[in-house]
Amino acid sequence: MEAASLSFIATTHFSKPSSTTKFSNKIIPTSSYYSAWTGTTNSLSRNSFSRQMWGVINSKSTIRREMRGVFEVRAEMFGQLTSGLEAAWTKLKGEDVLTKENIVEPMRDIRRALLEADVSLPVVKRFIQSVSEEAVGTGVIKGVRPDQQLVKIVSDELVKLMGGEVSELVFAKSAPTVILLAGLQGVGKTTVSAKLAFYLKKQGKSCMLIAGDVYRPAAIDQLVILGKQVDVPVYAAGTQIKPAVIARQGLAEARKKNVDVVIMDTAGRLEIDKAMMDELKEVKRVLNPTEVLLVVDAMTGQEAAALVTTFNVEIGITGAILTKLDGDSRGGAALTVKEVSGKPIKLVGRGERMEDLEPFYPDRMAGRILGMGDVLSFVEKAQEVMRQEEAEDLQKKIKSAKFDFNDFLKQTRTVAKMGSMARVVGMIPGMGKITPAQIREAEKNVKIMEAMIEVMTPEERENPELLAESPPRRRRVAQGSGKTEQQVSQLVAQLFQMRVRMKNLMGVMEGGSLPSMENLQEALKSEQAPPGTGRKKRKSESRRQFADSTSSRPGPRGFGGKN
Ligand SMILES: Nc1nc2c(ncn2[C@@H]2O[C@H](COP(=O)(O)OP(=O)(O)OP(=O)(O)O)[C@@H](O)[C@H]2O)c(=O)[nH]1
Repeated sequence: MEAASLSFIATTHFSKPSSTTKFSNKIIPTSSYYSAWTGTTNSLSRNSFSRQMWGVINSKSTIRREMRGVFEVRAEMFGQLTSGLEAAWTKLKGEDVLTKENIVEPMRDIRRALLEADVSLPVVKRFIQSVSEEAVGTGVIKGVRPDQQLVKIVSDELVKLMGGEVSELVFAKSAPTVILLAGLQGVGKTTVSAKLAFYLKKQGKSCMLIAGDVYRPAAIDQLVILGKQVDVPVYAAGTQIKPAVIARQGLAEARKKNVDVVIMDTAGRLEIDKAMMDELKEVKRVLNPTEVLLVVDAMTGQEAAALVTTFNVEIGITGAILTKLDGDSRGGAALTVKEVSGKPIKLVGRGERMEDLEPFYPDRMAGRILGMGDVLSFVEKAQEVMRQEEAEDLQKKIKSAKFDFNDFLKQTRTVAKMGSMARVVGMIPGMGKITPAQIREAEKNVKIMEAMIEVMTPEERENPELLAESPPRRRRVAQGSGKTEQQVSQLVAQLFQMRVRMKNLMGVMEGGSLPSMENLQEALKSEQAPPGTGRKKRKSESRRQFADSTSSRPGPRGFGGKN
């Protein structure tokens, strides 16, 4: 697979569709590498979550009996959403394949389940659209039932909705890293301040807390007590000083103590008012924090997402901390914060204990919502098997120089599925030399090629020779795609050039294991003629290849020239 895809990308996306194509030596690894980069973590099963919760309950023996009932319900996290989605899968039992028609009912169930989970309507609409497109666009995966396939698609889309990957806390290059916490009253800021210090301490960072909630005297005492509990110093200056002054003094103290991370707790309000925002802005100016995190209560559902947006517009935040997830049975906040505000949920609070703070893992969260970890891993394995079979097929085609326009289109779409090319390129070490302009150009080229391939007949896609031999066919494709005849000729020429290059690359890669970047680049370089002679050499090579692969056919007369 690597061999085929590497050469595919190297020979298409960074080369012009021209008969005088200058191939770049840049190589982009594709799907298998990609899955390694974006590798997902296994989701926590509902059982293990329940076990965790029981641990909490057992540790508080005095209230154990009363709390059991409560936690039993809580352990069935997002239960309502989970069972709402289950209705969707059952509608597909007995179907052979996902179609536009048979997903209508399941989509209605998914929509209802999300709305009941307090996900906002525009988000639900976008979600349903992506899932539907993906569902009818995905081919059958051998051995996988349509309902299982839909579970996987919904899971992937849920992960995307929640931001895809875990969003790590950012630390300042030179200490101290300053984290400013903001939020409404009672959302759990003070508790989170201490929890966060405890969390970072476990990572080996020294911390200091600043008590900036001057309006609720108990908040200062609360922070001092919690600070003692987690063994982290607390800077407190009473309630008679302005928060911005406390911030300055606290920061100076932290610098003196060579503390790694400073966390400032601030006052909350019942309403978002101007005075509160101005005060926060002032504190932010004084601290120049690395992270400004809005603490939001998960139980407020989609309201949490709206708040994150408001705070971001007003003061500029870097992310959110979602608290009381243990008490949220619907899931609307977790599902919408990123999508609505564009800001990631960085951490989640799942209880009142100091250790109940953890990073927000979108994939684990999706796994918990669906509660179908086994189905997800089964579909992933089946997809992998199918990818391997397709790869072997492609490899055979390349070896026999039969790579055609269908393969070309499939590979292009695989790359497109991997996300924006710019993103893919950005992830590859050593790929810094490709400029954004080159990437934009490559993406544009791919679109032009796709348009032309889409109007080819099935026979032409399978036998590019038909196009090479027939000016009228090329003319028809040009007219149908709105491109010039020259562009069509160039595309056909490029396919033959690719056959040569890919076959060469396969030669380099024989021996089984993955080739080094250098070998691959060499293989491509060896294809490049010295400046000034490139056109002639490449043309003759592709023609020779063309003749090899179609010995029973006449050569591509007039090909690339006047039509
Ligand atoms: N169940 C649960 N309770 C939490 C969580 N986080 C905080 N709490 C509780 O929520 C209540 C309010 O927390 P505080 O930390 O005092 O909230 P605050 O935002 O500082 O409040 P103000 O100072 O009034 O703005 C406390 O009883 C906390 O124990 C959580 O993740 N789960």
